[in-house]
Amino acid sequence: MPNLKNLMAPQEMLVAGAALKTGIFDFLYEKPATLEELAQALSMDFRALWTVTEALIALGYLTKDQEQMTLTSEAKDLFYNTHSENYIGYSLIHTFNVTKSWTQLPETLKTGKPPERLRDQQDIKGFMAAMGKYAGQISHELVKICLADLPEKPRVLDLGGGPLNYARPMARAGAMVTVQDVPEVCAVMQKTLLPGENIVFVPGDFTEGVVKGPFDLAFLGNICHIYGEKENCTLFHRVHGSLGSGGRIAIFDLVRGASPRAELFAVNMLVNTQTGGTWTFEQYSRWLEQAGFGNVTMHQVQDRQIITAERN
Ligand SMILES: C[S@@+](CC[C@H](N)C(=O)[O-])C[C@H]1O[C@@H](n2cnc3c(N)ncnc32)[C@H](O)[C@@H]1O
Repeated sequence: MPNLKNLMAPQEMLVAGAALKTGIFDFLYEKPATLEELAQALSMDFRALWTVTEALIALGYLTKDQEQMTLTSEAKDLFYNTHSENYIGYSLIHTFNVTKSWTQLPETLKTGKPPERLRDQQDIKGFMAAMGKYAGQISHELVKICLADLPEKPRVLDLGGGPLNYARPMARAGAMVTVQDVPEVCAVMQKTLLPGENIVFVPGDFTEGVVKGPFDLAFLGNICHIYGEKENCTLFHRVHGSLGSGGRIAIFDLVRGASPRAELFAVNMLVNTQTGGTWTFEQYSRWLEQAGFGNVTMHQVQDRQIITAERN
């Protein structure tokens, strides 16, 4: 059903997203400040900062008493109170970043290419937060499906598992988890490992090579949508080579034709990746069978799917 009634919603997201990304909210979370103090601390243009903070006051993110600006309790709940039901944390930075690419959709329609994007540390934090937001609600069910009937203390390879959303629950369930992710994500997330957590990071690009096994399970959580047919087929072949006999691959993603969100999410991948998109169960089945997998099965987990297959 078409729905374009709230045309101001993107503007609110962008002004709050910019305040989070540039550290305005972080600064005011530490202590109230005047416009002068904020402009000086964050090296910002006075007129621009005044205009943005006045809008944030009007929207209910900030209050001003005399000249001191403070975060409202609603804003604290949204960005800093992890126990609040309204908590979204730094994930808004990720929404802000991908939206920048969405605004280039007219150009992408002509070129077929996404706009250039650079990621800084704040962006990586936002990305990790966005990935974690959803995981908590489904990790129990996901772990049950992925680890079912595997040997005790299964050896798990979590490809693109840097945010640790599923590595952690799998390790808690007794698995020995190897996470392969890009070096910059491994560097950030390595520091968050807890003492005794059965997780090892191996930095490396999985389009160039996959950690040698043998593993009992290779988990591919939300990575197949970043790549197209060619890269996914190569990846499935490599994963096949890293699994022990009887090993399992588990792909967790939005499957086109099975998830109501898959078509719109593919546009997100169109504007944010080179070859990404969402793929049908038939496509996954064909790619998996070509790579030497059998018994391809699809499981429903909320609005996403897990496709499992066994190494022949
Ligand atoms: C969309 S996130 C998914 C994170 C996690 N698996 C989940 O489901 O919540 C994709 C992850 O894959 C990693 N990634 C993407 N391409 C990669 C590549 N070529 N090699 C290694 N890691 C990659 C990203 O750094 C990121 O951590």
